[in-house]
Amino acid sequence: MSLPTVEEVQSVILQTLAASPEGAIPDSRVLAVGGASLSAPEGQAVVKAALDSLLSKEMIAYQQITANQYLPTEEGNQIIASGSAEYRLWSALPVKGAGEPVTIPELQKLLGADACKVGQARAFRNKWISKEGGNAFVRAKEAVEDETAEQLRTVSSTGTHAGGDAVLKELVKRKLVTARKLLHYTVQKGAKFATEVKTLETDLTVDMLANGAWKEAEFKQYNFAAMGEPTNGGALHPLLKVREEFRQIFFDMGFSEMPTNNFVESAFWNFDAMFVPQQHPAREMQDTFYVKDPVQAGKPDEEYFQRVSKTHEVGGYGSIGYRAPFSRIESEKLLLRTHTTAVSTQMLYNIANQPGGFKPAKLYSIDRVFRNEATDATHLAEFHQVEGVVADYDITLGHLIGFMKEFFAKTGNHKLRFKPAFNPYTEPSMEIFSWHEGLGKWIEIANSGVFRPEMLEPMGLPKGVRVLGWGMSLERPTMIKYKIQDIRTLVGHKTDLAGVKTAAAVRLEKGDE
Ligand SMILES: N[C@@H](Cc1ccccc1)C(=O)O
Repeated sequence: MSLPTVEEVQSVILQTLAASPEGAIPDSRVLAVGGASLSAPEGQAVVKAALDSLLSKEMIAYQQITANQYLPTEEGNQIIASGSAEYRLWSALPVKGAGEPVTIPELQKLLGADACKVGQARAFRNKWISKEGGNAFVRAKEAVEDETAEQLRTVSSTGTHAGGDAVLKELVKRKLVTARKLLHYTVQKGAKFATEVKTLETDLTVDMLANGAWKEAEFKQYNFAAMGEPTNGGALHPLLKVREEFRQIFFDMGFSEMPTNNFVESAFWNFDAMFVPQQHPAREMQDTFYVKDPVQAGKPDEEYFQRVSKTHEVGGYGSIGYRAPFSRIESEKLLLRTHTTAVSTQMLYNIANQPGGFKPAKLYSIDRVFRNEATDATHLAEFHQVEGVVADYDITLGHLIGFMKEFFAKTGNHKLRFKPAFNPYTEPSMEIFSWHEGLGKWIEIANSGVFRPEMLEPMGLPKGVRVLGWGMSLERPTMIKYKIQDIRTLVGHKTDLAGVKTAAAVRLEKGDE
């Protein structure tokens, strides 16, 4: 069935109102376009649009009525076509004395087992049939009326039944009809009723003003209830939304943010000051992006540089060092920082050397780092690190575990495991695993440790000061939160911008990291 247009429906409404002595349509279900009733659910939207548009022009007024429309089910339609089970059973029997009574097995063969059972029960109740000689039946009435089939025929053609609720409820209970909600309307003539719909002007134009047409023109009313065009604003990227969540957690725990704006660092701060040996494989070109121009970094404080160099070569502060030559050229190389811990290191040096001397500090950063890696679904050559550092007197591994528990509990991770690990700059070091309910396994969420004296003491931090730290990626919790499978679609030209706009702000919940 092709739907009538809004104009066609409007025309029918207006003609019907014009022809009505009361100037009203008591029930829109009487309306029809080209013989097709407008009460079918498919036409509802068109009818509503037609009414609303006429209403806005004050040509009509209307009220909405909600009613149930009843439809025969498949079984109901079968009954309409070939009669109810009781009727078919009765039809299959001879009048008493006029033929052989029919047995149950024979009836089952004729009607099917189910229809035979239902038919038998209902025909008995109606007193249409009686038992004859044991397990066979004959007609008890010469003529019967198949009431069920009749009721269904009425429902099928009118959508309801004059018998009202009692009949309809029973048919619904027997699964012979179903109900669906249908809107219909009572319509009255409005103040500006006419049989023709005028097209109203929507804009006052320069032409209208110039030629005076505005005097005669009829303008469309403003619709203050309309939703209006959605505005097209900017949106935060999912990474930034999750960053905001972490930032809030750090603030809640009394941390302040480190300045991490420089992506380019010297090898000195990124590696040497952290007691990462100059021969460490992470420092090779395959793993780290070096900067060609300028080739040389600005120099750190010379005395500090000497202390770092000596610690690497021969040790000190209770260490025997790496016992390998330390190269100033290697140290002055410029690179794209491979971890934000390069910034934490400078911050620790600053804290050790600030006017008034060392004061305990809790610092965090969330920013970009770079690694020379082949990209795949879970690796990019750049990503973000979330990092926290705590410096104070007499703090221990126990405090680090406590910090981890509190920090990750705030992100919904309450079940943690700590596994011994190795970093050149921390001892002891721990990997942190969290039980992921959704994946049903332990997943690694962070790396952490207590910074080594070989790193801290050359900076001039007072003895007895310990520094705890942990780091993790921002991408992983973001991908889990937003169900992003491939990191290459998280940033760059493959990002789904529409998705970014609609992505909800998040609260990190259990199992997100
Ligand atoms: N820098 C470490 C994270 C870390 C920070 C601080 C202490 C220990 C570990 C990493 O890249 O994963």
